[in-house]
Amino acid sequence: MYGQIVRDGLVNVTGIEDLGLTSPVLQRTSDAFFKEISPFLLHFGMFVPTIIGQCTPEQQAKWLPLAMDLKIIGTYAQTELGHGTFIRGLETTATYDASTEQFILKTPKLSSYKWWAGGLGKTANHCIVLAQLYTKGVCHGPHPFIVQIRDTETHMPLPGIKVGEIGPKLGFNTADNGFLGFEDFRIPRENLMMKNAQVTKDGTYVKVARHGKLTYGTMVFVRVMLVSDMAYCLAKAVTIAVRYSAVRRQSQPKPDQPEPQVLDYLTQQHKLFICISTAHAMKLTSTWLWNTFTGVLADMRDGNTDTLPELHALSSCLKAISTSDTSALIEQCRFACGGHGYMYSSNLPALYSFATATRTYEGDYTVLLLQTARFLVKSWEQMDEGKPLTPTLAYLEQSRNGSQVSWDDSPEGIVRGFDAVAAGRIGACVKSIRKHINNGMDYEDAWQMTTVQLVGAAEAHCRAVICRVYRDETARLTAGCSPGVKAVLDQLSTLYLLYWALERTGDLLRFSSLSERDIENLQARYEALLLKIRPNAVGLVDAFDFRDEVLMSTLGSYDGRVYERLMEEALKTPLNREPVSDSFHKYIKPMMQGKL
Ligand SMILES: CCCCCCC/C=C/C(=O)SCCNC(=O)CCNC(=O)[C@H](O)C(C)(C)COP(=O)(O)OP(=O)(O)OC[C@H]1O[C@@H](n2cnc3c(N)ncnc32)[C@H](O)[C@@H]1OP(=O)(O)O
Ligand SMILES: Cc1cc2nc3c(=O)[nH]c(=O)nc-3n(C[C@H](O)[C@H](O)[C@H](O)COP(=O)(O)OP(=O)(O)OC[C@H]3O[C@@H](n4cnc5c(N)ncnc54)[C@H](O)[C@@H]3O)c2cc1C
Repeated sequence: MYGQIVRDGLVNVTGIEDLGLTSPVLQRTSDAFFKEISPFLLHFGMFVPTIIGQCTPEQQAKWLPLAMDLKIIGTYAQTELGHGTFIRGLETTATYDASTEQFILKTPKLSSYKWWAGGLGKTANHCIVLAQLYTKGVCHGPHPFIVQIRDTETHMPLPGIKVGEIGPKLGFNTADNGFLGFEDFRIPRENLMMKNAQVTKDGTYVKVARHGKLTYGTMVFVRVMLVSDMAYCLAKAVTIAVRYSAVRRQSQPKPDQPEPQVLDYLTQQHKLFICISTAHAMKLTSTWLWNTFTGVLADMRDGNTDTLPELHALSSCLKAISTSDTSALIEQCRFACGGHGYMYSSNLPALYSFATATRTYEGDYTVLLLQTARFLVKSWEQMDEGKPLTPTLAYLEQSRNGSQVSWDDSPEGIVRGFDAVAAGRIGACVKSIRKHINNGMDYEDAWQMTTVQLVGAAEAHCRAVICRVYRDETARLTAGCSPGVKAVLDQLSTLYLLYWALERTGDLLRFSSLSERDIENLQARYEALLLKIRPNAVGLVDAFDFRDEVLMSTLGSYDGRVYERLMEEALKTPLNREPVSDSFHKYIKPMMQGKL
């Protein structure tokens, strides 16, 4: 039963549905079961996918059944105390000893200790370790190895293994993130995950993969999955905040009239309706990204890795923007719930601490946007050389002549406006890099001096992609819907465009013919749209269809018994078990009597 819930709850996150282990009905039941982050998150989220992505069929046949049946519990230990972002800088070594056909794992310094892996502290008995592979005296860079770290009977760390928990964090406190060190710890040669690179018995290194970065495949997979995870988290947060805002009444804008629901305030609608539409935008974009991802996997199975760079660029920026937008918007949902939003029992603090971690893990926000920017600048240069553009950069072609794009305030026109902003910002980066080089800088320094603009350009590209996908997919998916449903979903996608157009007026003034008058029109349309969405707001969040057990919120339950639930939870707190706590007699009373 327990294993079944773990699997059903997490299989959806791992995207390994094709193993036939889940049904949509069971999506994320683990949230109701575990309440907090599961120590098994990394097992199904990264350990199993890495076995699938990095092992040969023979290795999969050995490890996958053990992992799927929870006969072994694994995690993914890549990050070290000294390095997380710069994977090539990892210090843990795996040196091949041909005489015993074993790798010897070593963490030579304190900074080489593995740090952060979820479930590593107390739960896992196996883990995937990224280590610099040495054979015949040559370093071949970071490679993944499967390593048993604890005895499966006693759970004691094996000799040569130093493992423990890293301590309290802002969130993720039930994930037992751990540290791990190796003292000349030996593993069989076959524990190198050999799909992309192999070491033969005599120690010869054989590169199998056609692309140098396929070892990073699990990270690409998880970045793709995180986009839909963010849609899910934001949908939860906004369900809580909208339902609460329909219950909460405050202030008296008009004399002699009852206090309105706070949801009737335009500023509240401004805070919340963008969260509803962003959840939809991210869900649709994540499905589109997943289809792109599986398309690239199919290309690679046919030996073609040409589409991988675009996928890496897309998954990097969408991971960065979806996690960043989600954490900011969940915080906005908390603000929208006033003081009660700060209560742990609202579940908004836990949702926030989860989302804000995702902005850092699996590739830091800035670092990933700079990866996308690398691809954008390269594409611009290829366009200058007359080479074809990849599908998501087709918009560059239209704006290459440098003439200003004329502003068109239809939804499709606004999408083109975002394309123009992205193209303009990428072009400005290329110009800046070239200017620095012409002034005598080398390429790396010229790049470094442009990185603030490059991050902005990657964000603009990502926003343009989201706007286009959201608009196109809404039109496609609602084609057969009733006029009512179609109209409401169209309102939500239009809201997203208007909101971001108003957020980016500076860029639109710079890269299109947008005028002051156009901005006034956008603002008026945006405000009118908030009022149109208001009557459907509660219905829209109910349509996300979260069970109370999954939402786990005193403020967001379906029945709206907010104050009753807050009091019920308050009465459960251990401090309310006795009318007078021991500390009164021990410390407060003596202090009042001047005895302390
Ligand atoms: C849903 C399940 C939830 C599970 C919970 C997860 C909990 C958390 C787990 C973790 O955090 S695990 C650790 C994750 N760590 C990271 O994400 C580290 C981030 N760093 C990197 O990804 C890379 O090191 C880097 C920043 C991309 C840089 O790598 P490197 O220095 O080796 O490359 P560059 O010299 O910058 O680029 C060279 C070349 O390679 C291309 N490239 C880089 N990465 C990839 C990739 N993944 N796939 C394809 N291509 C890649 C890059 O674009 C460059 O291309 P060119 O420009 O030279 O063509
Ligand atoms: C909750 C949580 C769970 C995690 N779980 C795991 C796990 O299970 N397994 C695992 O292996 N790891 C895990 N990690 C580690 C995580 O992947 C790394 O923390 C993350 O990749 C960021 O790397 P870093 O900590 O080295 O940050 P750093 O790279 O040191 O970042 C510090 C600052 O430097 C900036 N910076 C770094 N490089 C550049 C650059 N080239 N250009 C510009 N700015 C730069 C960053 O933007 C950031 O502002 C987890 C982390 C967290 C918070």
